[in-house]
Amino acid sequence: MHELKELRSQINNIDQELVKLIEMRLDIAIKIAKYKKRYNIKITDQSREAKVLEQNISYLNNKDYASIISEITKDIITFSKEVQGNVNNN
Ligand SMILES: O=C(O)C(=O)C[C@]1(C(=O)O)C=C[C@@H](O)C=C1
Repeated sequence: MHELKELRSQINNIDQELVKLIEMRLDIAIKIAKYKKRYNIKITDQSREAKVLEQNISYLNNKDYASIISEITKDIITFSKEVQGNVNNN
């Protein structure tokens, strides 16, 4: 029981970091959307998305998680584009 509590505490700390980082990533995605709006550039950039996917998989120590990281990255990009779609240029 003590061990479970300790492990859950580790998960809580990791989740806190993840949320902080996801929030930072979304804030940057909004900045990119504003830049793209200003210069009339399309939000979706397939080659950049492929690069992000490839990079994120390369960061893994355990390649058994490759398909999980691939799915999570695709979801992150989807939500990134969702917030980017709500951006006004101000
Ligand atoms: O890098 C960009 O150009 C972005 O707009 C960010 C981002 C991403 O979330 O990584 C989102 C949409 C694009 O299709 C590519 C990448």
